[in-house]
Order: sequence, then structure tokens, then C-alpha cells
Amino acid sequence: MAQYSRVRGSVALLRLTNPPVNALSAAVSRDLERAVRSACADSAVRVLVLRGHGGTFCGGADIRELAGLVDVPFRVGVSSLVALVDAVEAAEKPVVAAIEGVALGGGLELALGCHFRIAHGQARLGLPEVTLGLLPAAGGTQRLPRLVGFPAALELVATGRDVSAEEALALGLVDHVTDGDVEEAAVEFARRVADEPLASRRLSTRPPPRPADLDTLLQVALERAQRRARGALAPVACVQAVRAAATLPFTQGLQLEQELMAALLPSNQARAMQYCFFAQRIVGKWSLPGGANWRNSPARAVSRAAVIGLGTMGRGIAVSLVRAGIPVVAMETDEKQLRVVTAMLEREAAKQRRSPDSYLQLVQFTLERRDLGDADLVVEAVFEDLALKKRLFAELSSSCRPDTLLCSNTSALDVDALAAATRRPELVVGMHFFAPAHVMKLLEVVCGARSSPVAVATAMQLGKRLGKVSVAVANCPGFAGNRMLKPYVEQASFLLEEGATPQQVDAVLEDFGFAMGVFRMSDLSGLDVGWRVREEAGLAGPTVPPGESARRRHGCRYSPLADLLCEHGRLGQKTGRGWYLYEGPGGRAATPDPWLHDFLDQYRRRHGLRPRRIDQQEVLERCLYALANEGFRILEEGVAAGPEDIDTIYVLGYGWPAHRGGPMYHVAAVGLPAVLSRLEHFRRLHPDVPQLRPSALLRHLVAEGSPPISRWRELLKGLRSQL
Ligand SMILES: CC/C=C/CC(=O)SCCNC(=O)CCNC(=O)[C@H](O)C(C)(C)COP(=O)(O)OP(=O)(O)OC[C@H]1O[C@@H](n2cnc3c(N)ncnc32)[C@H](O)[C@@H]1OP(=O)(O)O
Repeated sequence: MAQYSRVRGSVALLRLTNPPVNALSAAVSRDLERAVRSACADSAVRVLVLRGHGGTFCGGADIRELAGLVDVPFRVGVSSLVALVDAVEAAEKPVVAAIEGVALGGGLELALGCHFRIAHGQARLGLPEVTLGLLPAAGGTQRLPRLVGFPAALELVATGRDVSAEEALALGLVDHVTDGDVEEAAVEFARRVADEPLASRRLSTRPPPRPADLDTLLQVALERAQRRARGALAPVACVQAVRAAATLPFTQGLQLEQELMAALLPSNQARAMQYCFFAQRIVGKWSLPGGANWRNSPARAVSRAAVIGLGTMGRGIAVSLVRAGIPVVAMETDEKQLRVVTAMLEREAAKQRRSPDSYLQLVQFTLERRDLGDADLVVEAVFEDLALKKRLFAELSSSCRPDTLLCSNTSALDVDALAAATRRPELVVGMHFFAPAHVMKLLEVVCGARSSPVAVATAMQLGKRLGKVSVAVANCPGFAGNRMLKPYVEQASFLLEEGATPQQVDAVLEDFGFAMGVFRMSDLSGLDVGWRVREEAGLAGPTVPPGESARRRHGCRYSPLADLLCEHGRLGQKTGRGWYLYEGPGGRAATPDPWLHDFLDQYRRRHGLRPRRIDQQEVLERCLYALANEGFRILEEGVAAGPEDIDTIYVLGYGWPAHRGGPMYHVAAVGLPAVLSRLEHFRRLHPDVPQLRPSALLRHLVAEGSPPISRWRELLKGLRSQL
């Protein structure tokens, strides 16, 4: 796990070995500590270099131990890591960290215990513990501000953002960056500093910097963390721990860090976030009914891509591809959109500290379909109209290379219908990006009935290359994410009919932790999007069969409220009014609109609906349980392979709070029998709402004694699977 060998006579080279990411389990930490002590005791050694095996320094403490997934009490893991970092820092001989790949979490804390840090130019460094519902508890919150100052330390610890080697150098987090061999550079560096005094290099003994405005800075950071946390405990605890570095001596700061960690570690929030971490890895292990899977189906290389349509989605997709270094041919007729995407690329280049040209030269704009001919993969991102897309796919099928993958960014339309329009249905898949596509981390890869393993593998792999988490789902209207959104939005509308207001419903959902309540979200994405879909489905507008009553469709309850707002020209933020009022078209600040309240009153009177007081619990249960119930149906039909897929989609694509794990994790945590009983209750009250009828899978799981969510995937294998 950790050995040392002597190089160049007096340098002890310690190699941390625990593939795949050299995680610091309790045993590995203890082993490394022993190796450090032996090297220090070796009289032939003057200086130590610490590196990781296999191109990675260290991915941090072993999350499986922290999450209680292996049989090691988490306190043992924490204390072993603390002891290791302390021993490294206390060493009487200089210790140089040679960082390549990543130094994350406990890995960076270990590097902070070293007296010097050398990084490879491609390395990334950070303290992502907050994303696991934790804080850095091996002295990271106390050492980091002493090294890089409070503003940077507060930001890095509270957000979990990782930094490039270049930024780390600018912050003072590392002493030197090399693009050559990091071990060689570190050994060379170590020989130069072998005789340097170490007192000032031990961060625990350094006085923290004290800028004049420190108190204000700490107060602002705490308030910001509280505001942004949306109920999550860890970001606030992170700021409290870093603040202790300003007010307490090192050992007392460390003590507070440990106490905060002891409170976070066993919390439900930390459990939920660690579940999310592993869920996001599980979803990469896809399989198809024929036996093809992530292991046996290699992806095809994508060295050139094409994007058709540079509207909101297309331009985000183009930027993502360019940022990943993939040359893009972008087809768009509207010159305004070309200017927008050029400006976006310039901004992105500046953010990545790259020259604008390095990005712009990767894009070729075109009006000609023949210019797409050479692409390995085409992503279509035109208007959401099935006939238009089918025509386009038929044309692409004749004009592109026979092996080019044809992908659609549709958010709900039938991928099999698109495939059937081509002469290569096996090379057609859905690649459903989420807006803004260069920011959102989720990609739904929609596997059509005829999509080949290579098409699925390539789309999944491309998502990863773009820095996204790819989730494979089967083809059905709305796929997994948007399909589950429908009953959720419907319940919210029914609640308005029954007496709630948009701000009441949104406040409950935002208190739960959603980034945005359902009505604010709908205003942001535009009410006309759903209106068009409902018109196509014969639910709204001229396609509704004559004689159908306003509040019923196909014998079931229907709320026409959103359609009525659209008919009044209230399309959301873009028109300056929707469920809320905005400063003007394109405005962002939502305020309650008296017009809307009058409109709701009149609507209720017109339909003989007597408004009643609706409490928070009913809002939450009806919206969230209806959504999760659809999730069970999706699992039952094999549209998604397991609860982890659904939860990943909701956390990364729909603003579901990670500290609540995702919709399926949430209902499992509430308790399946309780959820079933509430759904049955609501179903009795609303017999004309089929979405409230508990799914067969939910009933089955309850009948089986509510097995833990970690077992559902296995149980589902016995059911009908499309994946
Ligand atoms: C005092 C105690 C406090 C300590 C605090 C901590 O240190 S908490 C841990 C902080 N570290 C992290 O949050 C890093 C988590 N890991 C990652 O971000 C990424 O895995 C990576 C290191 C950047 C590597 O990414 P890559 O895409 O190359 O690989 P995968 O993400 O697919 O991971 C490969 C497998 O490794 C498992 N794994 C990764 N990190 C850890 C870890 N710290 N502990 C345990 N296991 C880890 C991951 O689960 C993958 O394995 P699977 O079997 O496929 O699930």
C-alpha cells in the first residue's frame, strides 16, 4: 500500500498505492504513516518525496468507509488520516508532495501536511467534502487559510470547487508546476530544499493572515453559505470551521473541525450525498437487454462532431464539445445565433484562461449540409417538432458518412420514429442535454429499440468526456426525467385549483431544498413549451375533441390553468409575466401578481371550486409522491435500470437537493409503507387522477418488506427490462 525506495542516494520516494484513486482507507493511512516514520528514521535519507501510484496522487479518504459501506468504523478512518497528516507535518526531514492527476479531500489535506508541493500542469486540487455532506477534517479547514488566505479558503471549502495546477500556483497552494515528469521535478526540487529549515513550512504553526476586513469577510461568507445551502448543513459547517482558523489557535480550531465532522458524518444528509456519489458511478455501468454492456462494448472515437441548430440548446452543446477539444461543424441559418455562440466561446475561453482563438478555431460555421459529411457524430438540436426532425434525420442519413452516429437532443419525442426515418437505425440515439447545456452536468442517453451497443457506448462515453454524468434510459414519451415531471407539475396545478397560490407551493418546494419551485421553474423555461406538447397530444387548443369539458381529458382530471395563461400571452419570464410578474420581458425577479390571484379566484368560481386551506405537508406529499410514483412505474417498465439512475437524473438535471438523495432515495428514507398509504389516501380523495394510483412496483416492494434501496437494482433484474 505504501512503500519507500531510495533514489539519487538521499531521497526517499514514497509511493501511495491503493487503486484506482489511492483512497486513504484507515489501513492505507496507517501504512503510509509507518513508511513516513521509517524513511525519517533512515539515516541515509535527507528528504522525502510523496507520490501516488498510477498517475493519481490521491482521491481522498475512502468514501466507502465514511459511508459505512465497509466494516471499518468511520472514526477509525478519520483518526488514522489525521494522525498521518500530523506525522508528515511533524517530520524533521522535508517532505515534498509530487501531485499529478488529483489531490482531493484527504489527499489535498495530506499534501497540506507536506512541507512543499509540486504539481503537474494537468493536476486538479480541491476539497470536495462538502459535496459528500462533510467537511475536510484532517486539518484542511485550519491549514488551507493559513496558506492561501481566508477568501480563497472559504470559497474552496464551502463550494468544494477544485482548481487547476495553474490556479493553485496563483493561489500559493503549490510551490511549483511542471509539464514534465512530476516525480523527477519533485526529486530535483527536494534535493534543493533538503537543508532548508522547516519551521515556517509547517502550516499548523503559521499565523493565519489577518486582512483588515476579516470580520466582515467571515460574516458575509457565513450568510452566503446559509442562503445558498437551501437546508444543507455541510456548507455552513465548512464556513464555521474555516472561521475558527481566524479566531482560535490551531489545536482548538482542529478540535472544532473534528466536532463539526462528528456531527455531520452520521447525518442523514451525509448519507444521502454519499449515496448520490456512488449512484453517479453506478449509472455509468449500463447494459442492454442483448447482453451488451459498458465493459464489453467499446465506444467509437469522436474526433469531429457536428451540431445542427444553435438555439439555446445547440449552442450550449457546441460550447461543451469545443471545451473538450472536439472540433465542431455548426449549422445554423440565423446569423444572430452565430454571434451569440462566438461570444459564449470567448467567455468560456477567458474562464479557462485560454486564448479566444484556441476555442474559435475549433468551430466551423456552415449553412451547407454537405459540410457535416465528415463528422463522426451529429447532434441535432432543432425546434421540438417530430415531423421536422424526421425529415432532417432522413436527409442526414443520405448526406453523412455511413458510420456517422446520428443523435437527437429531443427532450421528449420518439427516438425510434427518428431512427425509422434513417437507413441506419442502429446508429441513432437520443442525447438529451439539459439547459444550459455547457453548465448542466446531466446527459440522458436515450437508447432506442434498435440502437446498437456501439452507438450507446459512444454517446455515454462522449457525455463523460464533456464532463457530464451520462444516464442510459429507454425510449418513451418524456424519457425518465420529463416523464416524471408531468405528474409533479399536474399536482401543483391541481393545488392551485383547490386554493393554493404559486408562491405558497413554490415556498414549500424551495424549503424542501429545490433550487426553484415548480412555478418559478415553469416561468423560467417558458409556459409555451408544455403548451405546445399538450396541443400536439390533443390536450389543449384546437385539437381538443369537441364537447370535452374544460377540466377533463380522456375521463381524467385535467387542469387547463397553464393553457389559459398562455392564451393570455403570459409565457413566463420571456414575456415579463407568467405565474409571477417580472420587471419586464426577460426579467428575473419574480413578484406575486394580483392579476393572477384575481384570475385564480374567478376560475375557481366559474368551476364551482371552493378554495380550502392547504398545508405544507399536503403540498410536499402530493407533488413529490406523485413524481416518485411515476419513478416506480419507470422502473417497473424497465425505462431506467435502477433507482440510482432516476435519482442521478433528478439531482443533476432538475434541481432536486442532493442532501435529500433524489426522489427514490427520499421515498425510501420516508418509508415505503408510509408513502404507499399516503398515495392510497390521495387516490381515494382524487379517484380521477391516475398518477396518484400507487404503482405495482411500490406495492410489490412494500409486500416484500421494503428492502433497502441498495437492493432494488438487483430485484428489478427479474422484471421487464429495456436496458
Ligand atoms: C478526515 C477524514 C475526512 C476526509 C474527507 C475526504 O477525503 S472525503 C473524500 C473526498 N474525495 C472526493 O470526494 C473525491 C471523490 N472522487 C472523485 O471525485 C473521482 O472519483 C476522481 C478521484 C476525480 C476520479 O474520477 P474518475 O472519473 O477517474 O473515476 P470514478 O469517479 O469513476 O472513480 C473510480 C472508482 O473509484 C472510486 N472512488 C473514487 N474516489 C473514491 C474515494 N475517495 N473513496 C473510495 N472510492 C473512491 C469510485 O467509486 C469508482 O469506483 P466504482 O467501483 O466504479 O464505484
